[in-house]
Order: sequence, then C-alpha cells, then structure tokens
Amino acid sequence: MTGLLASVATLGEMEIVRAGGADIVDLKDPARGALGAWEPDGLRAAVARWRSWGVGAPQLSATIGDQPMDPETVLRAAESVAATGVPLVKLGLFADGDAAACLAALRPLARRTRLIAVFFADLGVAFELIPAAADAGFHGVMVDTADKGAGGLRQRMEDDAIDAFVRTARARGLLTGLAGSLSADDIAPLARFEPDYLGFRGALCDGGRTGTLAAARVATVRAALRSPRAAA
Ligand SMILES: O=C[C@H](O)COP(=O)(O)O
Repeated sequence: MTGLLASVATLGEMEIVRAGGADIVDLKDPARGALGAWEPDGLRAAVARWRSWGVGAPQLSATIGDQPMDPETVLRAAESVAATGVPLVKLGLFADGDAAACLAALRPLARRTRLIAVFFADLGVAFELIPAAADAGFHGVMVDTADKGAGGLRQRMEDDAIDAFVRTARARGLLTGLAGSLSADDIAPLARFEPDYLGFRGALCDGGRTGTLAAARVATVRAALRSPRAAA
C-alpha cells in the first residue's frame, strides 16, 4: 500500500497526523516556500517529541529550505538539519545551478543520514539525476511542485512521465514519493504507479497549505490511500 507523507508546521500538527495514521511526519514550514525549513530549535523539539512516541511511531523527515543549487550551501543546510537528529532529510533539486554537483557533494552525508532528493515537476524533471542520486547514496527521490499556485502534479507532469519516474527510481533501489498540491481525487490515479508514498500539505488544511491542518481532512486522505479504487 502507498503510504501517507503529511507535512506539518507545528508540534501540534505532528500529533494530529500521527493520530490520523501518517506513515511519514514531514517537518516543513509551508510559509517559507515549497520546501520551507523549520528553525533548528523547532527541529530539535520535534525530534524529542518523535522519540517520545516510541515503538510503532511514524517515520520523521524534514526539509532543508529552498536553497540555491550551490554544493556548499546545500551541504551546509542538509548537515544542519541532520545534526538535529532528524533521520530523513529532504532537499530540493532546483533549476538555478549545478544539481548534479550538489548530489555529489552530499555523498559523505548520505553515508550517515537518509537523504531524499526532491525533483520539481514544474521546473522540468532531469531523469539523469535519478541514477546520480542513487550513486551518491541517496535513500530516495520524490517529485513535488515548486510553484504551489501553478497547478498540481498531474497538471504539470504527464502520467507516463510520473510512471517512468517511479519505475526508474525503483529500479535503482530508491524509495519513491509523489507530491504537489495533491487532492484526494489524485490518489487513485497516482496509486496505480505504486509509489512508496504520496505527500500532502494543502489537502490536509483548512484554508490552503499555509492554513490550519484539520484531522477530518487527514482522515479523508488516509481512507482514500487505504482503498484508492473506492475513492475513485
Ligand atoms: O511533501 C509534500 C508536500 O508538503 C506537499 O505539499 P502540497 O500538498 O501543499 O503541495
């Protein structure tokens, strides 16, 4: 079954999505961009909260912020998030620099932290960077959207290309995730491609992705992921 990655902006939201059955609790500040980062103090508090959950807890991930594609900058940001104890660190591959050099620069960190490279459907997905991420020791790859006002994943990327992304990544042993202004209606069509996770923020909130996360919305998405055909 495809799992639920739920992006949260506060400790209170962490508890809501944990109670709602999220498989990955993803620490992200949506007001700061597509991959907006929490402050280090907040990350440390979130790690402490996550550890207090004990056995059976969902996984914990965090984003490093929308960083320019400069290897030193990206490495520093990823190391600073990893240093807080977050076990899964997500970083975006933007179109403004040398993403391949950034992936290579992260190789030492990938030996001690599980890294997820996030591609952006609306910036153009460079398929050749999927094996580059695997070669650098990354744990997984996702596709998301960078411009949250410009349509969801399925408006910005053809189904065939989404399918090819998942298959290419899986063939390299990478964990796979799909996100990008997804709604419950996107679950059945995307579940067909059997990604490991679908990621959500906006659909979980009253008032859009910078609004208030609502338990009822989490329940709707969780149920649709359990029975995608019934939800179609
Ligand atoms: O990683 C998943 C994202 O937080 C999805 O955010 P979104 O549903 O608002 O595009």
